Amino acid sequence: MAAEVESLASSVQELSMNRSGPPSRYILKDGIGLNVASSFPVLDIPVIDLGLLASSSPEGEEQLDRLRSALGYCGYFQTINHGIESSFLDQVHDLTREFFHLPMEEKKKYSREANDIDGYGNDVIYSEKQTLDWNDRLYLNTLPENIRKLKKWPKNPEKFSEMLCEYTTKLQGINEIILKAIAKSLNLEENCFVKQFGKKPTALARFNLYPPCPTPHLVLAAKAHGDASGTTYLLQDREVEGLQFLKDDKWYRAPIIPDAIVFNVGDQLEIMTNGIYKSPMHRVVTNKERERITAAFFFAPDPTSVVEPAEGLIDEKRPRLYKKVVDYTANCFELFQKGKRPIDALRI
Ligand SMILES: O=C(O)CCC(=O)C(=O)O
Ligand SMILES: [Fe+2]
Repeated sequence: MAAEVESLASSVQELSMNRSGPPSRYILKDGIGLNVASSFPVLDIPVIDLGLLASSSPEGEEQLDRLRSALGYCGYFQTINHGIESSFLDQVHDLTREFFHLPMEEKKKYSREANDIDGYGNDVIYSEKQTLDWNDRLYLNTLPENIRKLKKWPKNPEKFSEMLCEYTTKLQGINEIILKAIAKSLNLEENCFVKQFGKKPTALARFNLYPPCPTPHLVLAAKAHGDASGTTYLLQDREVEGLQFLKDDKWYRAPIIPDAIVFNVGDQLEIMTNGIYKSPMHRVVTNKERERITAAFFFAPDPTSVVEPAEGLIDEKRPRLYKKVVDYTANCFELFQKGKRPIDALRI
């Protein structure tokens, strides 16, 4: 009977309504380490004021120092005063929720097949080939060409594609400020990383729905991974925690700060900074009662650009740690499926 229900369900959202619990393919062999997700300690993620960071003032210098120590310490920080209105972020949350609560037939209209949109299109439908995380997602490429196509997207929820275009543009601006600040924090010319991102950097948006899971101690909402991006911006759920970061071999919860956007270093920025700033391992745990909704944006260098450690970060004391790479993202998936950290394959 369970097998029958399993084969009929096409999304985790549907599986979560299945009273017999998650299908065995989602169950972790060793559990998540502790019985209750909330018993992991909270890690106080450094908070950076982006308005101040972008200003040329003593306060800006202070924020740059914070950024340097945050990235050296853990590879992530929360950005506040980033210039995106709270009401706009409410719209992102609300439209994402509305999308995931559409009937499956409506959601299917967002698929790559239905829209000729690059990237992974609609992954709300699970198949055996996927990573078996307890989430449904809408995952797509928001390059300018795609944004034009998105304007023709299904109109339900009505403002979804408009929001996506606007949010991408806002985050691109933030990404430029942060890439410049990161270069400055390493005493490099401020455009050094912006240049490595090339003429046509990629932007991937991933909207996540993590439905409630009856056995949170046995199922992960997203398995441990480092992001293949250059930089990642995550809008967390307003109320439900779930994100955890690995630091010194221990898992910590990422706290929710309303309207803050969590920034983390991706593998490609780790390469560019010659391993000075590391791409943190993170995962998402499931929640027994409540669903969780998040929106992650990944920026990465133009797939034709050569990504390599910045010259200014290589010397006798710190030799080059990584080989050159082109289109890192495309090469990652296979390694990840084999359970390897893709970035390790590039170590010299
Ligand atoms: O939803 C989250 O909290 C994190 C998502 C994430 O790590 C990812 O999409 O790569
Ligand atoms: Fe991630």
